[in-house]
Amino acid sequence: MADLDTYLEEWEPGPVTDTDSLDPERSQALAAVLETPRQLFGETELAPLWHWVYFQEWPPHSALGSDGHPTEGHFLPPIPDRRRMFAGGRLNITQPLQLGQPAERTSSLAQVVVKQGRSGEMVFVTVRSEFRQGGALRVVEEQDYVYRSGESTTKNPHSERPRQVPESTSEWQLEFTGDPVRLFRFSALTANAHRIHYDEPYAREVESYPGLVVHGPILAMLMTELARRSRTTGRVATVDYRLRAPVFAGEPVLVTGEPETDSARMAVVTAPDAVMAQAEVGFE
Ligand SMILES: C/C(=C\C(=O)SCCNC(=O)CCNC(=O)[C@H](O)C(C)(C)COP(=O)(O)OP(=O)(O)OC[C@H]1O[C@@H](n2cnc3c(N)ncnc32)[C@H](O)[C@@H]1OP(=O)(O)O)C(=O)O
Repeated sequence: MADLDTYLEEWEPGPVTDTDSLDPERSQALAAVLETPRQLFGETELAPLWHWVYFQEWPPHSALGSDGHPTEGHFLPPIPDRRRMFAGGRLNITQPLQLGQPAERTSSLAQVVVKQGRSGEMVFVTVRSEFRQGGALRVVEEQDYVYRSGESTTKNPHSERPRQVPESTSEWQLEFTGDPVRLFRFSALTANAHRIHYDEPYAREVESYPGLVVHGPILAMLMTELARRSRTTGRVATVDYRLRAPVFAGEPVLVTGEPETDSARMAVVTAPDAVMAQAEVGFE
């Protein structure tokens, strides 16, 4: 197979603009899935990262591939037998988006980088989105997706998985275990049809995972939500997160946080030295 660079030489997707009415009911549904305390999701303000349940794409069923992802997509890189994972991102909130008011999102390709990782060659695609209401820029986000090509070469690499919540001395802590019902409801809310999140035989037999994969956005949200509910002053202005290793349904994880002056260092761990995700949350 050719190097991934070869397939990407002429790939230059232009910007796209979408709109959404930011119906508060979708936030209420997300609050139910995350079990967010009532006082922490506003009647009027969209919480940080919660725009992930808005601006959805629903391609026709026939446009989905055997993995459940769309076969074609504006920001999907044209590499053969594409396998995708959410790898990280950054969020900057100047003013929170207002629920129930029309919003506009303009997304553009910010960066495409081919890298050599422990698991082989992969391409990181960064999409930058600007969110406006009434013409005013309120939120800027960058999302990093990692794509690999061809079949997974590592067969079931995760045989020894954690069974109990790790101990931690972190000031903020939250225990979490992904279960199939929560993953299914989150997939539905985010219009994510990828089978690794709800079809266990597919996740095990085709993608060689030891079980259902917990969505990266859930991990990013757990870290941000713990920071938000633990910090008593200031609102979240920035979030910078990286998803380091997959978490699977049934695995107990600990979400941890260490507050600093204007920020907090957050992590999702399965053991004291096993960091699955990390984030820095900045407060205004
Ligand atoms: C939604 C949705 C999908 C999902 O939710 S999928 C589930 C959530 N995502 C994950 O579980 C991903 C977990 N992360 C990984 O599996 C690995 O970290 C990853 C991203 C495959 C990379 O692993 P490697 O071990 O192969 O890579 P290295 O650690 O050796 O690093 C190689 C270079 O890549 C750079 N890099 C690594 N991670 C990131 C990242 N998150 N963002 C940006 N860059 C990254 C790393 O710095 C190295 O670069 P150098 O320049 O130093 O070589 C859905 O599909 O919608």
